[in-house]
Amino acid sequence: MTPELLEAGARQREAHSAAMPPKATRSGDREAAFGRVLASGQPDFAHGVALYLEDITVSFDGFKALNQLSLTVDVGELRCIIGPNGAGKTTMMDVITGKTRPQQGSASFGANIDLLRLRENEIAQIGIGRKFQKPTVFEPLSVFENLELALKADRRARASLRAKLNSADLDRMAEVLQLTHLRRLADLQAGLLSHGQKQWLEIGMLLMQEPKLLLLDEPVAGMTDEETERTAELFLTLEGKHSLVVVEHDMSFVATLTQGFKKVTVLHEGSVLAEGRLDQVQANDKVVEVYLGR
Ligand SMILES: Nc1ncnc2c1ncn2[C@@H]1O[C@H](COP(=O)(O)OP(=O)(O)OP(=O)(O)O)[C@@H](O)[C@H]1O
Repeated sequence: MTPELLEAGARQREAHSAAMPPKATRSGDREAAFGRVLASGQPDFAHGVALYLEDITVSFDGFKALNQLSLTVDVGELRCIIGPNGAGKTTMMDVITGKTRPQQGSASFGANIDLLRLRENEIAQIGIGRKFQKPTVFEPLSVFENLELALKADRRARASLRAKLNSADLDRMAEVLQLTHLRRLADLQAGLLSHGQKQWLEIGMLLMQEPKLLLLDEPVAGMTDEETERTAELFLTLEGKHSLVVVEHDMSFVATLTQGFKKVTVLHEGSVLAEGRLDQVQANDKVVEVYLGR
């Protein structure tokens, strides 16, 4: 993607938001939902749930990649999703982000936003960020410029990439650089970063857009042990401020992320096979069979 495309995308998002049909009850640019007043187009998290998937089925030529999948993720929760190859983890993320449409089921962001009625770019705009396995940073640009682009691509009326950064923007960038361990490398060309640093930069670019829900697909694949540890630290810092869904095969990374009583979801053949603490699901006979049977 080029800076021009990013800017065009931001303009398109702006135009679409303006054209969105009004919701049930409106007051100025705010709408009533379950008795609370929300800014227009904002997810309603009052029930504490960020993501609801219910009964989702996706078939490819009759093969069910997702088979009546139901899952909820709480606001601020860090949820790890594990499962053998082909379990449907990527397809699930594709449904949440609008890349794949299910034949059956419902998916909502907060209590009020029907994800199945939105396009991919609209879903990104309402606060769902996705990190693919392979980093896709702009290699000729510096770390700072990559963050700047991500920030400006998210702007609405002031969407122009030519707009000057204000002090709040600079503060935000400094915070993200700090979080992602890239502060000292801000002026370095992104192409010169290590694989792990590129992954952090891409996560930083998502953070510039202040997502409410972050989907992270095998974020530590190809990272060194030290980079993996730092990534775990980063995610644990983000937990609570954002909801995170982490798909990962690296069990020691999952163990670090889920210390305490955090829930892990095991997918198999497109459905939830087990859910619970990591030690509980690892001791579950059905889970053992699925993994050993690979
Ligand atoms: N576009 C497609 N056309 C046909 N089959 C597909 C398509 N996308 C996915 N599948 C199949 O659906 C199943 C689920 O795939 P998916 O990529 O979601 O699994 P996964 O859990 O992410 O696997 P991995 O851990 O290997 O990434 C697999 O059997 C896959 O071959």
